[in-house]
Amino acid sequence: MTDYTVRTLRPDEHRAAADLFRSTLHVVPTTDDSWRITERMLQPGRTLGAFDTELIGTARSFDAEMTLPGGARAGLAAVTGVGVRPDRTRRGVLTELMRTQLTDIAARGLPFAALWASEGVIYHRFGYGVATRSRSYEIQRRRAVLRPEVPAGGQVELWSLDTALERLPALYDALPHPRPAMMTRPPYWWPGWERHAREATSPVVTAVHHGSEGPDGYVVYKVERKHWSEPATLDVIGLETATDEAFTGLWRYLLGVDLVDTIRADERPVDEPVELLFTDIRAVRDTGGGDELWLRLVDVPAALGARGYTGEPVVLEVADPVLAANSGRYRVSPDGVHRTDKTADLRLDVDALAMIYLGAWRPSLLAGAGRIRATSASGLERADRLFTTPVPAWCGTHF
Ligand SMILES: CC(=O)SCCNC(=O)CCNC(=O)[C@H](O)C(C)(C)COP(=O)(O)OP(=O)(O)OC[C@H]1O[C@@H](n2cnc3c(N)ncnc32)[C@H](O)[C@@H]1OP(=O)(O)O
Repeated sequence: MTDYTVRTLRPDEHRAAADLFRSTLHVVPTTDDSWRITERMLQPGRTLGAFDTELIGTARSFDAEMTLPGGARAGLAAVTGVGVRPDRTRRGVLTELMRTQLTDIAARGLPFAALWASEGVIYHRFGYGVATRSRSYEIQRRRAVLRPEVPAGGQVELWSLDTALERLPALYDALPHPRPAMMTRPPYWWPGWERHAREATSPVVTAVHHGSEGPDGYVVYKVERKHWSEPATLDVIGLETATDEAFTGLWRYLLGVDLVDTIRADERPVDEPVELLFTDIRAVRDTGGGDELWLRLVDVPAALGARGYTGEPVVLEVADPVLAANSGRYRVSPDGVHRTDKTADLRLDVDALAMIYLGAWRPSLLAGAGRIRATSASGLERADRLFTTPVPAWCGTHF
């Protein structure tokens, strides 16, 4: 028995939900100017509110698509804006919001939900698992001398913020998104980018690389300079490239930006080969990294069947405490995925399945930590091979 209700909010209630969410992150409410941008981020019918005497919690999502191992794309509910008022926490409000939201996402036929988590302890109980990991690094600019054989790259053109807002969505769409977990950026995503760019304390710059066939990559960055006499730090906000030439051309450009001592890049792919460009491999220093995208298999048979595999079959027994229809045994092989009565090779919860699904964690590592129960060593070896991916998964789209 709960003393609150959860329902879909009307558009005239969206601002209150956005401000409630901001308050749970200790951020001031939207101004009228920022609300004019923020309101375009809310897909109609996708913001939930929890009420007792008034609004006490919220969660929302928008639709996108994600690249899967093997190259297919699948529908994804991008979950964000989750918060419960601090005087109403730890009494099940989020649990009810998550249950309602996941049931709704399943009813819409989306095989996946995903989110970026504010804390690592919240979402596993709702079936989300860490499905991609990222790396953060810093480059000492004066130490970062390009090796002579690094390709020269093409022309780099600067776009003003207004030009970027107009043209970047189409450029992003046109670039390939080959890594598992890379996602489309629908119209509900870009206003968040615009708001950050407009509210930034230093200019947000977009530099576009032109290859032989037109624009084939871009970098978005800003330079923080606290005092005129102090060294500045260039923050890479986004970097997407279709070719090696675009990657090296944009790094050549960044290294030439004046007044900068340090270049910082956060939440980058774990295998981004930036140090290979420099005569001194130690010009690049890892500064962090960790979990990036948290994935939820909302429709387990559809999700398992949508990605590609190589290797021999494995039978998984999946337990899903929130969406019970997903629980059961599945035979997973390169020829397809179907439910089976055969004995399971591995038993695991649906959050652990999310952790192996895009290849971020080998099943044998999760088994070592007790997160997967294996009936045979050979089953684990087969699962390791089956779920591996040629390139590490990485999302790169914060929402
Ligand atoms: C995708 C995003 O938007 S990420 C942003 C998430 N929002 C925030 O971090 C804002 C600040 N935090 C909050 O608003 C709230 O604390 C929330 C939303 C994280 C949790 O809301 P609550 O209503 O308190 O969660 P609820 O009561 O349903 O908790 C369910 C379980 O998770 C646990 N839990 C929830 N949040 C936390 C937490 N932050 N730390 C530890 N345990 C937690 C609860 O203890 C409870 O455990 P139990 O089932 O063993 O009793």
